[in-house]
Amino acid sequence: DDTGQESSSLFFQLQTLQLATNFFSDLNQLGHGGFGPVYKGLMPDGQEIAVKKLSEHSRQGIREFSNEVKLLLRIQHKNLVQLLGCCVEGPEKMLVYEYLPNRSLDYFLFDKKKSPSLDWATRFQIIVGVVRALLYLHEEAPERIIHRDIKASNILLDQQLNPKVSDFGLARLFPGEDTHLNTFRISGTHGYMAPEYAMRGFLSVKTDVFSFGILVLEIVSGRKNFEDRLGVERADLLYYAWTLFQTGRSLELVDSTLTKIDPDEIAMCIKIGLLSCQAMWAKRPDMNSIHLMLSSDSFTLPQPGQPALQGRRGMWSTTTSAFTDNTNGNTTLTATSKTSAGSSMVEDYSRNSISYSSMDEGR
Ligand SMILES: Nc1ncnc2c1ncn2[C@@H]1O[C@H](COP(=O)(O)OP(=O)(O)OP(=O)(O)O)[C@@H](O)[C@H]1O
Repeated sequence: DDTGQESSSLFFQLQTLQLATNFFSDLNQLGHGGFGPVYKGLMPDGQEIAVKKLSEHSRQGIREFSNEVKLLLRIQHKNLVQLLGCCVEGPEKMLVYEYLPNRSLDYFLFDKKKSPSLDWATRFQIIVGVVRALLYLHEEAPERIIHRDIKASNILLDQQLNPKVSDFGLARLFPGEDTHLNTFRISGTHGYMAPEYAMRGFLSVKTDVFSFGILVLEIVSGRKNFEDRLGVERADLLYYAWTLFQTGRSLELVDSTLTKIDPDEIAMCIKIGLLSCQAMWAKRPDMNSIHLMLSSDSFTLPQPGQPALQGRRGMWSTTTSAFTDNTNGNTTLTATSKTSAGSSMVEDYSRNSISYSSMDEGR
């Protein structure tokens, strides 16, 4: 094995995890996500862990599963939740992660009572941290990884409110199933999803860029990407942000619970959000450019055009102009199963590989 991982540090014994989590007691359960329940655990040496039980949806063999886990153990960055190992004894497979005490970003962001504890400086640091994590996954990690599920609930926060992206690489553990497009996980209403991915299963790093763009707008506005109760004009965050931007009123998007803001920084973030959500994936900046935009004062941002206002959720239609540019003649992915309105299933021919295929420009 060339990973340098001792198998003893890769595998946790079932008994160890049972003792750490009070035999997976309800009191220890942190929540239940698309992959299964997550439990808090305490190791004999005092280390806190989070144990994710993978539901029966993972039909992968133990050997293959261990190989993927070995690979994921090498994906390490200060803005990623660190995987510690796995457990393959007993009926369920489990993943063991470092424990983060501060819950996820959505818990703070979308609650008017809690969102003031995230001041603008903190929010900006969270955006920068997520950019660093994605830049690492896309460009620097031992294996290129497209996250596929960037959203506020997958951004965990540490004690100092530094962001740590979770759930990266999990698609690798479910070969033959698209964990994001099946009804079990998202039921076809995923406001973070790039239109070409939602409609045609066309996956690239720009899929993550799109979701990141929506996340940035959520962080600036302190609201979810879709809120019906806000009425037609404002319900869709991306549409609303675009309307405001066009009329020079971008700053009206800003979360009203924020007291001290930096208007230039916020205007830049809104622009980056809109650029990241361009309908044509080729027009979205990559994470490297976004990182430059955020870290350099002299960088002049391009003017965003109209973002993808359709095709991200249930109202999918193939007639909108948002999708006419995506084939570009150079893709190897030919998944074109047309989605009828309301359908939540799309073929994703790239699902067995989260590393890049030829669809990225010039890479
Ligand atoms: N490493 C961790 N430390 C602390 N809490 C965690 C950790 N990982 C997950 N959690 C918590 O466990 C719960 C379930 O997490 P999980 O990531 O499985 O689902 P989710 O993000 O709610 O949904 P989805 O599976 O669709 O991403 C969440 O409330 C999350 O905050």
